[in-house]
Amino acid sequence: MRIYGLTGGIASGKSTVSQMLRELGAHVLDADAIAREVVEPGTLGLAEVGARFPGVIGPDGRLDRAKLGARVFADPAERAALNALLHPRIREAFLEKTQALAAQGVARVLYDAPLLIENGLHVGLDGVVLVWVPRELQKARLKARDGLEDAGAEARLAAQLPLDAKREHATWLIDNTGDREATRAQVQEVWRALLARG
Ligand SMILES: CC(C)(COP(=O)(O)OP(=O)(O)OC[C@H]1O[C@@H](n2cnc3c(N)ncnc32)[C@H](O)[C@@H]1O)[C@@H](O)C(=O)NCCC(=O)NCCS
Ligand SMILES: Nc1ncnc2c1ncn2[C@@H]1O[C@H](COP(=O)(O)OP(=O)(O)OP(=O)(O)O)[C@@H](O)[C@H]1O
Repeated sequence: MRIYGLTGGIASGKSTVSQMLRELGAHVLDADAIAREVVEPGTLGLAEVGARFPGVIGPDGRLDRAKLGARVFADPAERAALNALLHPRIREAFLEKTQALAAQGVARVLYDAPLLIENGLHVGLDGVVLVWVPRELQKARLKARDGLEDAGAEARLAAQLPLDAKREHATWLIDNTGDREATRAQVQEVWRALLARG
């Protein structure tokens, strides 16, 4: 089975592109969704996060994501601690899901992961699709989507490699500056290229 990375940065348009790829028949595994699964109530992941970050489990027993986000995006050391707890679990769940798809005979899978390149996971993949936008547009879409002030948006952007630095690792670049139809045309082209590779 071929494994491709689908990456970008926060609010660059990965979910938008991954939805378009799914509509074309692609299998896409979503790292943000897996990151939620590994801290579902009752998991060891949630217990470990609760022990390391007191006060982040709400009265309903669920992770208070806004509270944890405020802590880890404000402080690189706290973020590194969370990453150390969760990234191995996310990686393991990704491998399990990939193996299950391979066993079903699926020919190719895309791994939609914002930190693919930061974590060195792009190495050894069959190719990388990068969803790129200029930084100012990325920030504007992030602020609009998440209702963030400038400082909050800057803190989140600073937690990732700039999109311009990710370009050198991209096999295919999707420029999501234009409207959704302009992006869809590029997605269709990339999908044809993936199919042509077998
Ligand atoms: C801090 C948390 C609780 C905030 O949750 P929230 O619901 O507000 O955001 P969500 O999970 O939807 O993430 C939104 C975006 O933030 C960015 N982001 C998330 N975690 C990180 C991180 N550790 N470092 C840099 N950027 C991150 C990504 O671009 C992601 O797409 C959550 O993001 C988390 O558990 N992060 C650690 C796990 C992780 O690294 N996830 C990223 C994919 S592997
Ligand atoms: N081509 C576009 N034109 C206008 N708005 C767009 C376009 N693509 C995405 N958006 C909007 O920009 C925001 C970010 O897009 P999206 O959620 O797909 O990004 P993402 O990379 O998956 O973000 P994250 O990693 O933070 O979850 C959303 O509000 C989305 O509706």
